[in-house]
Amino acid sequence: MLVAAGHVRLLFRCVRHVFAKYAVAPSLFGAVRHNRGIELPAGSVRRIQSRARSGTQHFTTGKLVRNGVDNKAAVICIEGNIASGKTTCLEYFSKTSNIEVLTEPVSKWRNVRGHNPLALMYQDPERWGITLQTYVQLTLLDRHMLARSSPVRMMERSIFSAKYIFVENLFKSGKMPEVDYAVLSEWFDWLTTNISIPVDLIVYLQTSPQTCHERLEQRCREEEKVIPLEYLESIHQLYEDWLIKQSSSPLPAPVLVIPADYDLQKMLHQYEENRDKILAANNL
Ligand SMILES: Nc1ncnc2c1ncn2[C@@H]1O[C@H](COP(=O)(O)OP(=O)(O)O)[C@@H](O)[C@H]1O
Ligand SMILES: Cc1cn([C@H]2C[C@H](O)[C@@H](COP(=O)(O)O)O2)c(=O)[nH]c1=O
Repeated sequence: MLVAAGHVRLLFRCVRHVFAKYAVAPSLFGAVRHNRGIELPAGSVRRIQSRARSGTQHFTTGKLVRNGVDNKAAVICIEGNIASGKTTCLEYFSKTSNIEVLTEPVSKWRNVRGHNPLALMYQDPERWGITLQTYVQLTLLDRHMLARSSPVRMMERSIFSAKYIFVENLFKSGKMPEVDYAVLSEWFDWLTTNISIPVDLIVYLQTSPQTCHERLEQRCREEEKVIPLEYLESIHQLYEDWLIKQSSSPLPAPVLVIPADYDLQKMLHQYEENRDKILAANNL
């Protein structure tokens, strides 16, 4: 009971943080207010009237958007299993002018005010899964809502994969209590219904779980030493169902699949060969 109350308080703290930062307030909290509770001028809250991008399948009209965000910039999310090579791919494209790269905020997941929710989740997923996933959802939403500084933004994963892959995996494997899953799902549905989270292209780095297991061991992140091959197989299956079979959860954008089991040199060629297709997201 106490634990549940703690989660509710944490979730409310999270949403207050987001809406204080972005000067928007959801209808849930009534009037439009900033963090000192003073009514903001009407212009501070912007609801999108339209977003004319033919490649974007999600609906953005009427959703909240951060002031000053240029919605004409293309957003490309790099998706793939743990240690599939997403960061390495982003590093490669970061050398291109006019591409802004946002890596996953893993350092935050490893240290929030001196706590390590990533490590706690791997030690005891039933107890700490909701704690990590609540924070992952907040920090990825923050990434999506950052003002864009280039015509093209490439970001590592998305609020969508955090929910459709990692939350689903915890729940389906019996490691997340149903009430935690229900609360996280309510949050996710509310956020994606009320806030504009545009994605124009998903690039899926498709690897075998074995490849990821080898790369994971090579990377040697302390918290991940407990990850068995079976965990990577489950994540892989969920990614395949979502992005290849397209049978599990809604797609926020079209998908470009890049086979990613190859060595680094060959992968750099793959990226070069796909550069035009990836950057075409900018012309949608
Ligand atoms: N094509 C590749 N071949 C071999 N090792 C790779 C390749 N791509 C990345 N790596 C290595 O694998 C590990 C995981 O890569 P990383 O880019 O951090 O993956 P992710 O961001 O998807 O978790 C790192 O040690 C990285 O240097
Ligand atoms: C999005 C997300 C990630 N995680 C975990 C999985 C990995 O241990 C790290 C991310 O590392 P990667 O090499 O960038 O894949 O975070 C998680 O548990 N839940 C999530 O939603």
